[in-house]
Amino acid sequence: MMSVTSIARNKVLPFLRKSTKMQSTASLSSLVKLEEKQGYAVVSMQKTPVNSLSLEMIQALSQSLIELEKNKCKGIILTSACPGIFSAGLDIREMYQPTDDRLNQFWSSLQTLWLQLYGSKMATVALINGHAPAGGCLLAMCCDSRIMLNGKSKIGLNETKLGIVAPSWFKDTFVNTIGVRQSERALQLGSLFSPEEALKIGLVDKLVPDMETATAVAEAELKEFLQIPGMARYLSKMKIREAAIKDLSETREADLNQFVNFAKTDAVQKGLGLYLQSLAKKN
Ligand SMILES: CCCCCCCCCCCC/C=C/CC(=O)SCCNC(=O)CCNC(=O)[C@H](O)C(C)(C)COP(=O)(O)OP(=O)(O)OC[C@H]1O[C@@H](n2cnc3c(N)ncnc32)[C@H](O)[C@@H]1OP(=O)(O)O
Repeated sequence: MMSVTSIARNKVLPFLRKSTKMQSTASLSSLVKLEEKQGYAVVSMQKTPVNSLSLEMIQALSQSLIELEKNKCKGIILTSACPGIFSAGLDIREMYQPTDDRLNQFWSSLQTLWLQLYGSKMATVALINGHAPAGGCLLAMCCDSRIMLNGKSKIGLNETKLGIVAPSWFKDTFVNTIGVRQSERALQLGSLFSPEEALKIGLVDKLVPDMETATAVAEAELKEFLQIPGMARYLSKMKIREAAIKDLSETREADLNQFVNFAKTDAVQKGLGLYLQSLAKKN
């Protein structure tokens, strides 16, 4: 199996400098399902109940992208097999009372996944078939196009509501997607948007009424991207994204230290504990 480190040495993904211990492909496949279609793949997150991004889930997504790029896959539709949820974002339990080693691996793996997906040569469409708060929204924003199922789901970067701060690269992705003013307001307020609101501010590109339509629209959208000569499409995408990618690539260690120190503060730990309790109380 190709490791992240060996990928880093070739020219395909030159920014992947940080090594993380990857799980075996077999142990990761239960979390992410890959379905090969003609010329593209459907990547379905299937970590029940809410596709929370634990270390293993992040590594499974990362590994899937590595495999797909290795197999010269040209495009993906990223979606969820969990009913009503695209992804609940970062697994809060990874940040609450963590060990240093796991917390380091967790954040470093997330950095790697962001660099891979945001800078992917593949054409990428997110089919957001449910809630996409925080890290779930980030995953969707890393894609080239977002199709969202209309209904009661919410999407946005709600970190401040948990008493945490979205790091610079989350902010950069948000600004590149919806612009400075909308991002400044939504980041401070930790806004979660309905599909209609998300469409209005450009956080998603199209709404669909049901899953049958969603699949057809996502496929058509991906095919539109794939009709453009690959190198021209990729280099154009990078014109928008390369500054943010370069910034994190050059500051990974500092970003990791900042996250670890911030996450371990008493105030953050208390806030995360209360938030976990509030989620548990709901049930
Ligand atoms: C000084 C300046 C320094 C600046 C430096 C900055 C550096 C620091 C940066 C730190 C930033 C870290 C970034 C974090 C980004 C994130 O992604 S944080 C996660 C945010 N996610 C959420 O807020 C979503 C929370 N979940 C929900 O709102 C709901 O679960 C849902 C709407 C997604 C689904 O609702 P429903 O279908 O009703 O399911 P539930 O019953 O709520 O949940 C089922 C089950 O799952 C558990 N769960 C839900 N979400 C998470 C999660 N994110 N992590 C872990 N677990 C989760 C929930 O507790 C239930 O568990 P039980 O069945 O009760 O065991």
